[in-house]
Amino acid sequence: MAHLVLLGTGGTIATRATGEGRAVQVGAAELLRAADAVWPRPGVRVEPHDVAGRASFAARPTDVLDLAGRIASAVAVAEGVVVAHGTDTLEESAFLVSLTHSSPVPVVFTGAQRPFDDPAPDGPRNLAAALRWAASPQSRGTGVTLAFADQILPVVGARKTHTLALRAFAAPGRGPVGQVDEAGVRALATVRPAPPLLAPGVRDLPRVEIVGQYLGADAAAFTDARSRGVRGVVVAAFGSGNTTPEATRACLRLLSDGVPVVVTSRVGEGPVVGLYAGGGADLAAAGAVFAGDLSPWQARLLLACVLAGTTPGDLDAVRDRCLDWLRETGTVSSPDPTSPPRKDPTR
Ligand SMILES: NC(=O)C[C@H](N)C(=O)O
Repeated sequence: MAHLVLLGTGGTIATRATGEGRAVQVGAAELLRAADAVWPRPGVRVEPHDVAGRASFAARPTDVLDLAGRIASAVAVAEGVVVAHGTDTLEESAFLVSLTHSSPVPVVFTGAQRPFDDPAPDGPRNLAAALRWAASPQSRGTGVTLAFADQILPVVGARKTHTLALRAFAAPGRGPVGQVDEAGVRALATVRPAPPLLAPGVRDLPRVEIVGQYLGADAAAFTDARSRGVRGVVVAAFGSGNTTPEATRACLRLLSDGVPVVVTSRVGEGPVVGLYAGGGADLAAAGAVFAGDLSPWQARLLLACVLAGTTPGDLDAVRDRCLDWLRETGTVSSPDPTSPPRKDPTR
C-alpha cells in the first residue's frame, strides 16, 4: 500500500471565520477527512502531521527551512509528501524547499483560496488532487510541484496570479505540467526538477533585498539596502530588465563593491535580457545576473541560497553558481553560438 505523509502548516485551507477575521483552526487530520470526501484513495495510506498553524504571510525563512527538514525526514519513509500551505507565500516556500530537495520522492504543495468553513470550499478538492498526484507513479522524479485548481504546476516559475479566484496560480510559459480531475491523473509535460543548492542544516538565509522600479525611481532604496548590510540585491526591473538612470548607476556601484545584483522583471511573464543602453545592457555588461523569467521573490531565494554557500565578496563565484542553476533548470539559455551579438564592439 502506498504511503504518503501530509504536513499541515496553516493557511486559508485550514481557516474558519472568526470575529477577528479568518484564523487557522483546522488540523491536518481534519483536512484529510474533507479531502477523502471528494475523492476516496483506495490503496493509499496517508499519515497527517501538523507542522505549523499560521497564515503564510507570517512565515519566515527559518520556518520554511524547518519545514524542509520535516519534509526530508518524511521523504525517507514515504512514497510522496503533500504540504498544505497558505497561498500568500506558497510559491516562495515551495521554491525554497525545492532548493533543499534531492530525492525522487515527490513533494506537492497545495492550499486554498476559500476557508475550510466556506459553503463551497476549494481546499478539500485541491488537497485530494495533491494526494492523487503524489500517489501516482507519474509524479516520481518531479521534485517539488504545486497542485491547485486541478492543475499541476512546476515550482520554478510558479506565481500567484489572482488574489481571489480559485485558479490562483500559474507558471507562465512553463505549465501546467499535469492535470488531476474526474478523468484521472495525467502528466502533460516532463518536469525538470530544480537542482538542490542549499546544504542540509542551514538554519537561516543571508539578507537579500528586492528593490522595485517605478517611474522616476532614484537610488535611495539601494543606498538604504546597503546601510542594512545586504549581501545581495534583486531588482524588480521595468519590462525586459531596465532600470532608471539613477538605479542603473546604483547597481553598477554595488557590483563594483562586490555586492551581487540579480535582475528580474516587474512584468508577470517573460524573460529579462540586457537590451537597452543606459538600462539592461549596462547592467549586463557590468556583471548583473539576468534571472530569466524567475519572479523577483524566487530570484531572491535563489541568490540567498547561493550566498549561503559562497565566501562573502566572491562575486564571480556567486554569478557562476546562479547561472549554472538557471541554465540547469532551463530558466536561461546556455551560451548559444548562433545568437546575434547584443553590442557592436566597434562602436
Ligand atoms: N489563500 C491563502 O492561503 C491566503 C492566506 N493569507 C495565507 O497565505 O495564509
